[in-house]
Amino acid sequence: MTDREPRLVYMDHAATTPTRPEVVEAMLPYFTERFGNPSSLYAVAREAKEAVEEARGRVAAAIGAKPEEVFFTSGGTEADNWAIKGVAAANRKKGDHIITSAIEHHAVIHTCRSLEKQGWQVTYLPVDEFGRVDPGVVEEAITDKTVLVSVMTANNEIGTIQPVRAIAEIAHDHKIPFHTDAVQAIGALPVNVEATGADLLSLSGHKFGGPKGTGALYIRKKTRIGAFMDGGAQERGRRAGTENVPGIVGLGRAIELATADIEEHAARLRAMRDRLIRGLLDTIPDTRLNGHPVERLPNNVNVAFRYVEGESILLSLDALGVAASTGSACTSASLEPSHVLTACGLPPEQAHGSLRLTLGSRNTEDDVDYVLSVLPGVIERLRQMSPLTPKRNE
Ligand SMILES: Cc1ncc(COP(=O)(O)O)c(C=O)c1O
Repeated sequence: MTDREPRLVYMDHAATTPTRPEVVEAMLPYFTERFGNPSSLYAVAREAKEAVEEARGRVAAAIGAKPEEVFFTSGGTEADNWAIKGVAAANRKKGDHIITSAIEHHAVIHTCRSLEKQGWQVTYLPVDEFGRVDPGVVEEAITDKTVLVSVMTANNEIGTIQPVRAIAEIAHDHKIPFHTDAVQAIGALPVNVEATGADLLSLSGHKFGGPKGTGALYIRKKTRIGAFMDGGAQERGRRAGTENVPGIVGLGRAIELATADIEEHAARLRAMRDRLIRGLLDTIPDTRLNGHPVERLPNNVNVAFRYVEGESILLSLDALGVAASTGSACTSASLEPSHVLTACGLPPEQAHGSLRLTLGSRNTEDDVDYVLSVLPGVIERLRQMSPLTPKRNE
């Protein structure tokens, strides 16, 4: 054990991040004195409208887009739903086939499943043992009925980064739009819609120091896509509803801050990530790294410990002041093994024994030391109690 003061070591930044104080400060006036509805025609409303447009410019600048190609949403889930259902609806006459990967977030997978119930055909591309999609497999899956290819930039559970540029090029060779869920990538990697060739890109504020319930969908000009919400003329008639002005302001400020020092920030997290991975693999037997060893988010550690249950690791870590996750936050309440880990070929019992630690700007080397000092003891104790552990001399 350790003599350090008890305090929270938060290592679940893929689930959510604390809102940065500068972001909260930027948002506050838009709840109170600048409370106007951006659609109204007087000064207090104009201030709100200008703030929304300024935030749009900030989001656009962060991803290399034009401001008129950025549409605010209630988060990553809505952006994913809109991209997929919107393109499907606008292209129904052209075809009825969508290509995605087997390891997408449920915001994409469940959207596709819902389209399947309406008669759409969906190909869920397999991945290799590291969670990578082979662009060649995308090419093989394309038919003359394919209207969209959607592959995430980086995975929320295992951190694997996809070859999105190569995938986008293949889609474009066949005149098919390419969507990427970049929810986990923004603030961790440089993301640029021109460099990747994305026609649609989803992002979410709370993953990079912004408020929850905020996000955006980038839509390249001339992409055929239906409106998401019917009603007023907000977001150029494509996403009706009075804008969440404070949230949008916060999103704009957060993306500006998160992308300003991205290389430096990523290098710092990468060093801590690698120390954690090495430390865990070196000190705990029967352990393997999930996800790609190199093509991986700078803040993601995901390790499978044999003979133990992820939930028991989490409870033990919680008692020691460490907040972590077994898989994605959305599935951690479910008893099903992670669809991401099983798609990578992990047997269900090993998928169940996986732990995800995701770092953020407030984590320190001291936090890494602490986790490395407590986790081997936790795993050893759980293995002693586990009926799955092979008995010595057997
Ligand atoms: C890859 C990915 N896509 C989409 C989402 C959903 O984003 P939001 O929480 O903003 O709805 C998440 C959140 O966990 C995610 O990790």
